[in-house]
Amino acid sequence: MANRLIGRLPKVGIRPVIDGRERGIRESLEVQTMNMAKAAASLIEENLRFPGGEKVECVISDTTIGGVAEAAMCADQFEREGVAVSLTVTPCWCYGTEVMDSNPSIPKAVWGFNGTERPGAVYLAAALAGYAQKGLPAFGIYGRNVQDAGDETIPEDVQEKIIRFVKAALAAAQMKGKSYLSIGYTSMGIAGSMVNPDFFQDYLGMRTEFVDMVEVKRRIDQEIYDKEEYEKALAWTRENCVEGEDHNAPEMQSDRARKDWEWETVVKMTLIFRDLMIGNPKLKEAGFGEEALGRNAIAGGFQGQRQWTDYYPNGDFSEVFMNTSFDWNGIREAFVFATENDSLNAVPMLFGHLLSNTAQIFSDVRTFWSAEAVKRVTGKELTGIAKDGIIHLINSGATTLDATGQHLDKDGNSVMKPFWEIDDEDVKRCLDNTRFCPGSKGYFRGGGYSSQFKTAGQMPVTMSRLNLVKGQGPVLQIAEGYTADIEDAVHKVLDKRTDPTWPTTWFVPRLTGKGAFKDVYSVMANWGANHGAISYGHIGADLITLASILRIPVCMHNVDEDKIFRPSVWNAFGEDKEGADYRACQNFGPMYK
Ligand SMILES: C[C@H](O)[C@@H](O)[C@@H](O)C(=O)CO
Ligand SMILES: [Mn+2]
Repeated sequence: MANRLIGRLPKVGIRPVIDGRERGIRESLEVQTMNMAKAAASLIEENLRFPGGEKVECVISDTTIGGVAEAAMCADQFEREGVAVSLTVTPCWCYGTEVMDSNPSIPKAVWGFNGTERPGAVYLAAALAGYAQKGLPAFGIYGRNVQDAGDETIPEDVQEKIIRFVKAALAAAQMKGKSYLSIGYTSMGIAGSMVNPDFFQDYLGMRTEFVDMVEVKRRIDQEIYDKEEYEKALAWTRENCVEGEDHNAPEMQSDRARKDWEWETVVKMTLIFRDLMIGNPKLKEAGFGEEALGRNAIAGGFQGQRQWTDYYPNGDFSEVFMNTSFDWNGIREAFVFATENDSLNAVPMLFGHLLSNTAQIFSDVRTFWSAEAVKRVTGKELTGIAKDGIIHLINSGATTLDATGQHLDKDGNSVMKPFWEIDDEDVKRCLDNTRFCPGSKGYFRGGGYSSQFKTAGQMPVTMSRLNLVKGQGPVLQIAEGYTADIEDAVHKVLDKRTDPTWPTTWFVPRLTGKGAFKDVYSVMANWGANHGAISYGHIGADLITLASILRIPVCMHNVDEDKIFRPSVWNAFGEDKEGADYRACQNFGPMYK
């Protein structure tokens, strides 16, 4: 089941462009050109899905495009059909700017067939020069190896670039027009929770919606939620979410009656957060038409600390199930929902969700543990991938249960699956390996339940973070690496020093020996904020492509240079890729300004 957002899913438009000279040339190229478009459409449709599970759809221009009139007809057709991403394909020479896609708000790429009977790649170069001159950044794609004219296969290097571009462009298109929902506002002076509407509007094309936390209390008190669902949710929670040890001093512990009330309250809070984000038709039946509509939020966050948590149960349980790919209704798409309303962590979580189709981890980037420090406090050596030190990713009580590492592939390895691949056994293991401990009363006077687990397995993950810098604007940082399964004896000692009721993921970035990736310590030392968004898989290259579409420069990454794919005009800003990225982003400015 996908989350119910308003607006149709974006489509990918394929533009077969052609040499317009009739009486021989054009006719000889019609079939080959159209076939390239069809091959690209099949590649995309067979490989890509939305995070809601729907298949990506392509629209091929009704005719090949030999000149400006046909380019306009195609633009018209694409607008009618909801195209938000444009891929131009051709095997031959065409008239550069005459056949171009001139819509500035649609991300674009051009694939020029690398043959020599007809010069598709030379058209590509001419087209890219035109796009650069007109200030319309476009991605250029052509294969490394020359193909024969009759070869209808798409070489692997071309496939990789088409998929990377389309995936990132669709991510940008899905965000556009949706909302970030801020429930409450700034948490404990965290700058990322001073939600910046200008950033969301200019760079992501998104709205920002603000709802005071008292609205949650109103809905609890006035029972504005689906009461039938609430009963079902509470029963499921009682059966499946095991209450963990109370680590509070005895005099601080809540009594059983209060604890039961806290369970009821956190379940209600979860229904209310979701309804605030995407609405709920059941509320209309109960006479709450306005509340039933929701805020069309593709991402959101809950301030929690401190006003709410000083008085009421914390948001941990609710944040867990918002971000998890299942709940009492079964297996479904995870939401993107930030702890402490840190919207600048919600954004990379949203990027990760849209690029990988999986649930996202929200964490404090808490502690660098060197091998020496671990030896000192535990008497033990770190081994395996952890041998050079580890970063403690731990959130103050909430993290997606998909991060338990309890989804297993067919060989029994820990993975994080898109929801449509998750089975009931995966769900059961996630729940069995989690305890919901009464929240630490020193921090959370109102109680609540924090999720406690240790991420199992060695999973490839990518940590990212967006920061806003006055005068510069947004910058993105990316660290690919692995989760490390630390032996229990060591884990327990380290975990206890923080808060034993919280979820832990041990992270080891992939080192390059240079700059921010010189060693594990440097990665933590270069992190720009207290939080990180962690996504399953190595998606750094996809994040870089997406950031370039949105004109957000990347200030730190450990992605192989060969995988970096940005609009070709970025090359005009210098040979050093990172510096060029800053200059290009600055020159073109945000997508929606
Ligand atoms: C409970 C604490 O206030 C935590 O929430 C705090 O350490 C943070 O998570 C800061 O990001
Ligand atoms: Mn935090």
